[in-house]
Parts: sequence; C-alpha cells; structure tokens
Amino acid sequence: KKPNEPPVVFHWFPLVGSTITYGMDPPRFFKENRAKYGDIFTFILLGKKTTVYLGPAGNDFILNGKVKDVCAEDIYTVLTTPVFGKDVVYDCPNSKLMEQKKFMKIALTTTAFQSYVPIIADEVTSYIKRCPDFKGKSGIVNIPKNMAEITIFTASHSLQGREIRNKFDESLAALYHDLDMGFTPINFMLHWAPLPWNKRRDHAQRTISKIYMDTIKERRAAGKSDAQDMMWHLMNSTYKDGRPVPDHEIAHMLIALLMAGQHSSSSTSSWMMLRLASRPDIMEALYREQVEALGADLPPLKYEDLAKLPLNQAIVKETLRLHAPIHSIMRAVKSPMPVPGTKYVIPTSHTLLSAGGVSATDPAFFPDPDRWEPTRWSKDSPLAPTVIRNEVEDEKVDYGYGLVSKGANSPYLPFGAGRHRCIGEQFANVQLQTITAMIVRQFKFRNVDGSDKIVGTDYASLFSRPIEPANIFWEKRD
Ligand code: HEM
Ligand SMILES: N#Cc1ccc(COc2ccc(/C=C/c3ccc(C(F)(F)[C@](O)(Cn4cnnn4)c4ccc(F)cc4F)nc3)cc2)cc1
Repeated sequence: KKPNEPPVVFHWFPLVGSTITYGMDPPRFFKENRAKYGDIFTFILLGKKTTVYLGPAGNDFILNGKVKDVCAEDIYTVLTTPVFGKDVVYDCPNSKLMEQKKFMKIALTTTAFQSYVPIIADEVTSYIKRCPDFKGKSGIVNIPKNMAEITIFTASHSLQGREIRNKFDESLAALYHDLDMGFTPINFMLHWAPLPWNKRRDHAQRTISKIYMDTIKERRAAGKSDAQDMMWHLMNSTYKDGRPVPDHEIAHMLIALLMAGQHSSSSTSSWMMLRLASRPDIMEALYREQVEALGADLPPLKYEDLAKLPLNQAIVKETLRLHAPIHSIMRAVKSPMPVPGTKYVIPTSHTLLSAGGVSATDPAFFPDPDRWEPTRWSKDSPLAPTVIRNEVEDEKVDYGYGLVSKGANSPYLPFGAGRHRCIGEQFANVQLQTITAMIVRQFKFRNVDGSDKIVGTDYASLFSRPIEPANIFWEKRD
C-alpha cells in the first residue's frame, strides 16, 4: 500500500480486479466500499486503477477539476467517436466541445420548447392510437419497449426535425438500432475489434451521417425556414475562428444529441412509468393536479402549463434521484492531483470516477432515501432533503456555453456539474413532463400483481435501465 495513495479495494485477480462486482451493481459496490474505506478508494476496473471519490467533496474534486488535471475525452472517445462520428464532442479539443455545446444550447430555448410541447404531446397521442399494445380497454405491456419508441419519435421530431422523424418509420429505425449496438461498455475495451456489431455500427454511422447531410443540403437549397430545430441552428452557427460548422460536424453532433436524448430519456421515462404503476395513488394525484390546474376538459397541453403542475415535475426529479441513467462519470488524470484535506496525491496512472447517485441516496441528505416519494420535493414535506446551509450560494461558472452551477455542495447531480455538465436538462424535463402528463390523461397503471414492487436495474449497458421484461397493467380512463 502506498502511503500517499487511497486504499485499494481487496481483489483476487490483477486484471479482472473488482470489475465484475462493480459492473453487476455499481451503487451497491460504492456503498459497501464506502463503509470499509471511506469516501475515497481505488479499485481495479479492467486492469485500470480507478479512484472513486464520493460525496459532495468528491463530486467537486472530479467534476470541477481543471483541464490541465482531468480529461473526459481520453476515456470516452473510444466509445463515442465510432458512434457519433469524427471531429465532434470527444474527438476534438475540449475548447471546441465548449463551442459545440454553446451551439447546441442555442436551439434549446423557451421559444423552441413552446413549439416542442405540442409536437411531443401529439406524438404520444398518435402513438397510443396506432400502437397494437394499447388496443381495447385494458391490458399488460412491457413498458420499456413502448417508452423507447415514444422517446425516439418525440426526440427526433422536436430536436432533429420533421424530415428525420418521418425517416424513423422506415430505414432509420434499423440503422439506429445497429448504431446503438455499438454503444456498449464492452467497447471501452474492444472498440477496435472487428467484431460483427462494430462493423454494423460503422456502416450505420456512415449511412445515418449521409441521410443527415443530404437533408442539410435539401434545406440549404430550399432556403429560409421557420423550423426551430437543432439542425437549423447548427447550420447557422460559426466557430470563434470564423469558420462555419462543416456539414459532417453538424451530422455528427445531431447523432450525438440523438444518442444522448434517446438513452437518457427512454431509461428515465421507463422508470417513471414503472414507479407510477407501483404507486397508483400518485398517478391519481397527477390526474387530479391536471384537472385542478388546467380544467376538467383538459385542453391541449402548452409549455406554460408544465410550470402549473409541480407534482408532475417532481415525478422526473424523484425518478432521477433513484434512477440516474449515468451512474459513473469518468476522467483521466493528466497531472498528479493532491486531494485537499488528505495526504493523497492521485497519480496519472489512475482514472477518476464520480458517482453522484451515492449522495442522492444518502440518508444524511434524503430521509428514507430508498423510498420513491415525489412529494418529498415540495418544501413543507417531512421527507424534504436536508438542505446543507452553505455560506457560498451555489457558485456558477461560464465555460463558454453559458453559466453552469459548480454543484460543488449538491447531493443531487443527475445532470453532472462543471465544465462537462449536461446541456439537455431543460429539454429532458420538457420531454419527460409532457410524456407523463399525456399518459396520465389516458391511463391508469398498476403492477400486474397489484404490489408496490419495482424491477431490478440492468447496469450492464452504458445507461442503467430497468431489467426487462418490466410488465405493467394498464387501463384506459373512460
Ligand atoms: C434525463 C436525461 C439526461 C440525463 C440524466 C443526462 C445526464 C448527463 C450527465 C451526467 C452529463 C455529464 C457527463 C460527464 O460529466 O461526463 C451529461 C452531459 C451532457 N449531456 Fe446529458 N443527460 C440527459 C439528457 C440529455 C439530452 C436530452 C441531451 C441533448 C439534447 C444531452 C446532451 C448532453 C451533452 C451535450 C453533454 C455534455 C458532455 C460533455 O460536456 O462532456 N443530455 N448529461
Ligand atoms: N464486467 C463488467 C462491466 C463493467 C462496467 C460496466 C459499466 O461501466 C460503466 C462505466 C462508465 C459508464 C459511463 C457512462 C457514459 C459516459 C458518457 C456518455 C456519453 F458521452 F455518451 C454522454 O455523456 C451520454 N449522455 C449525456 N447526456 N445524455 N447522455 C454524451 C455526452 C455528450 C453527447 F453529445 C452525447 C452523449 F451521449 N454516456 C455514458 C457506463 C458504464 C458494465 C459491466
């Protein structure tokens, strides 16, 4: 044991290390080792020394690390570049990513959201009408399958534009599936391997890129449009050095946003539906909330309505507290990092891992932490989070794409913090709240066995998600 390095989690074999116990259930792995070693410890992940630093101090150390000390692209590029395409996100210097995030954020405005809510609402309604799984008065469905479809239609139509959405009814769905198969943690190791799914991934990436670039050319030829979607904004964006964004980079950023939005939202919306089935009382409260706020005739949903539905908003917040799709945020160490308040210096041979979900289920911050209780987010609730009265207000910094919170003291960071913080939070909330509000209008859910149980979590894929089949009983409201 080296005196100035964190303790190493006991393991039998050098290469495998703790990969299996971590990979099977990361939150459990973090909690068990936190009890043994405290907030900072090292474990072996596929032969790589991986130092976990938990709690608000750990989140701050890793997520607010300086560019000279921590690096995201060194870890993620092997996974994301073959899927997204070259020259974007982690296949370029961080300064270029910051500009790309600025461009992406330009399309995620209130005006855009006002146009997205009716689009998303209509996509949900027409999906339910035409989907064979929801024929008749009641039935049983494996809800994650439906949520994946609803998510792709709502995200592609609002974020990507109508042309792309309509292509998802034909070729694009199959191509997207092939691309998706390449988006797996196995490729952290085997991204280079000429495995069959990597060949399909590469073919799909090239074909989807071409579809996007052809659409860009068509739109440019057609001239002005009132479209509020991401494609238009990227087509009219220019880098600081005066260069317009090249068409292939626009295509690759759109693929990146599609992948981001799809996996995070389909996982989160699946968990929301499963949690509502486990708590029919909450689903009824949501229905009543809409009737009271919007009127018994339930007029078409508008963006402004979402702010009138606090319980509906809390469903997303509480679901993300227990089911954050990204359980491990990783960084390469670029120069030795002394850990404030300890004798540790993290060497460049280590990877840093930040796990926000640990403090989100820490009883010190959230009373009865494992209980899914959306009402805990209303201020007068006895289960309300123990707010850490910190002298400094939640500090904000601008890394080139707008002010983002450092989130240094927050026990709840499902969207990360600092330089790499998510830019999709507002879009995700609009999409998820609209989907929930529209489903609550039409259905009552409950568990097939009437219990308040919830299925287990599959951590084997890149985004944690419900183990399938995850069946629920639905019935149409009369
Ligand atoms: C429930 C939904 C979502 C969750 C929980 C989520 C979570 C996260 C987290 C934890 C990060 C930080 C990653 C890191 O620090 O390594 C992140 C970054 C990011 N997310 Fe999301 N996200 C969601 C939806 C979206 C959507 C809808 C989009 C696009 C429209 C998006 C685009 C991005 C981008 C561009 C980054 C920046 C990555 C970087 O700067 O390195 N996300 N997200
Ligand atoms: N045995 C075994 C065994 C061992 C280990 C394991 C599992 O181990 C691990 C370890 C780490 C991780 C990390 C998840 C991770 C990181 C980055 C990304 C991302 F980059 F892709 C993203 O942030 C995603 N994103 C952002 N917002 N919404 N989505 C993103 C950014 C920008 C962008 F434009 C598009 C994007 F979509 N995605 C996911 C997952 C699993 C299983 C089994």
